[in-house]
Amino acid sequence: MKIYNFKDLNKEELKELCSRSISDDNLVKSRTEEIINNVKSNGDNALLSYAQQFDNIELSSLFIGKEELAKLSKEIPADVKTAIDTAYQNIYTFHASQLKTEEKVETMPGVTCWRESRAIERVGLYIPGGTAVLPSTFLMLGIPAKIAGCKEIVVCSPPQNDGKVNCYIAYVATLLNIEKVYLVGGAQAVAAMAYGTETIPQVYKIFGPGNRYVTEAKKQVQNSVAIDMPAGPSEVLVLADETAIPSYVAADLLAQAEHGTDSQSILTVTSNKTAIEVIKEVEKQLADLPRKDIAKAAIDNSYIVLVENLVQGMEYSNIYAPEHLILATENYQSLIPLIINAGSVFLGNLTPESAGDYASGTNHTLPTSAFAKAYSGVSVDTFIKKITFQHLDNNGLKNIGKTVEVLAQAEGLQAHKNAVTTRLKSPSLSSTSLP
Ligand SMILES: NC(=O)c1ccc[n+]([C@@H]2O[C@H](COP(=O)([O-])OP(=O)(O)OC[C@H]3O[C@@H](n4cnc5c(N)ncnc54)[C@H](O)[C@@H]3O)[C@@H](O)[C@H]2O)c1
Ligand SMILES: N[C@H](CO)Cc1c[nH]c[nH+]1
Ligand SMILES: [Zn+2]
Repeated sequence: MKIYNFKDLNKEELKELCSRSISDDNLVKSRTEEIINNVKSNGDNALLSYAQQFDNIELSSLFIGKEELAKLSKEIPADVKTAIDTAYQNIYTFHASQLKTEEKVETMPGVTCWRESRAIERVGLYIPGGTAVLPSTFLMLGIPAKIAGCKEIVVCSPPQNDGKVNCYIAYVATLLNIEKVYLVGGAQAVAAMAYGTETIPQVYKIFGPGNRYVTEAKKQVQNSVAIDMPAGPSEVLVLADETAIPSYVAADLLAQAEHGTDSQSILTVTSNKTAIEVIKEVEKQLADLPRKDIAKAAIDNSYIVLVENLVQGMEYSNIYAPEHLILATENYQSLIPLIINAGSVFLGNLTPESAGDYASGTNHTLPTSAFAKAYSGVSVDTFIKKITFQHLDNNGLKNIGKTVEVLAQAEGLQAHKNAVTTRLKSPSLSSTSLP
């Protein structure tokens, strides 16, 4: 891992270090565009041929139905079932606490405003399954969708070697009472949910993380469908001082690195000595990882930034805006108010990022590529629209009338003004009460 010194970096170098661009980005863009157009024109046929091309499988059906999901789910080993059940409970508990009814507000006497939540009726969930199948992502998307009350939940995930989904995905589907899982991955899955095919229903909003093709596709279909956020290749920034434990820091860096060769694992550290210890630990732990080639490639693309103190480290972190921020220090408390841009934060030496990936309760679908500057991670809110309401009673109409008339006049919009004036003049100006 290359080491940079924060104080030596100029503006351009900082920008370059924080950019997540990869040399073949344009190729990914054009390939994705091609895939989307093909799915738009050829629907299911395009999906079937991409399954052959990218997933090496000739599919006889584009989905697995409820009965087969129930059957597959029985193959789940007992320990994994228990772990999924525990994760489910924690994720459910945390997300259920996000549902709140808002107060009605009287902005002036007789004028009452409020917001009510309505679930997005038809949503599409993308569950990654290319290099690793992620049932945890199914929990992270399915649970808030159910809590929000989404009526129709369309689920896409790449087919596995046997043309099915694995027993973990099947088990989560049964827990969530999901009707079908569509066997489609990559940009083609996003296109199918955005535009609909003969088999896959068009949805109003697409959720979920994925590789660069999936993420690029979500960006490209935004004219037709809403998306949760760009949630691409995983990334972590560990901010450490001399109170950090190098073996823990190395494990956390490698955890995100093993997701994909394009993951980023950044160490921002106050001491050169700690940096060297972490590098040694990374090398040591890397050797024992089954996915060592993937993790090594990601680590080779990652780097270390030396800072003078934790406050300067936070400055770098806010510029980088990581998906995950780990404060590997006993002094994390004072840093919390300084955090401006991050997807999810892990406090202290005993809080591994994997806890949030699987089971603490927080959502792991989070903005990458510095989109944490503007987006939040997935929550129940992401599956909800907030509709505003207002009600004017007799008094309210009288109180607000003049203001609206004058503003309408100032904008030259006579009909707007009339809508108030005609009511104010009405002899039957009656008092109506709030529902
Ligand atoms: N940000 C988040 O919240 C978050 C959460 C979980 C996972 N992730 C990320 O999700 C990603 C999962 O990636 P994955 O690849 O394992 O699974 P994936 O399901 O995202 O992608 C697999 C699909 O990509 C398509 N594909 C593969 N190579 C292609 C090519 N050359 N051209 C066109 N399409 C191609 C295929 O259709 C394949 O089925 C990882 O990068 C991981 O870091 C992010
Ligand atoms: N770290 C990923 C989000 O970037 C989520 C995940 C799923 N499984 C393991 N990790
Ligand atoms: Zn992870």
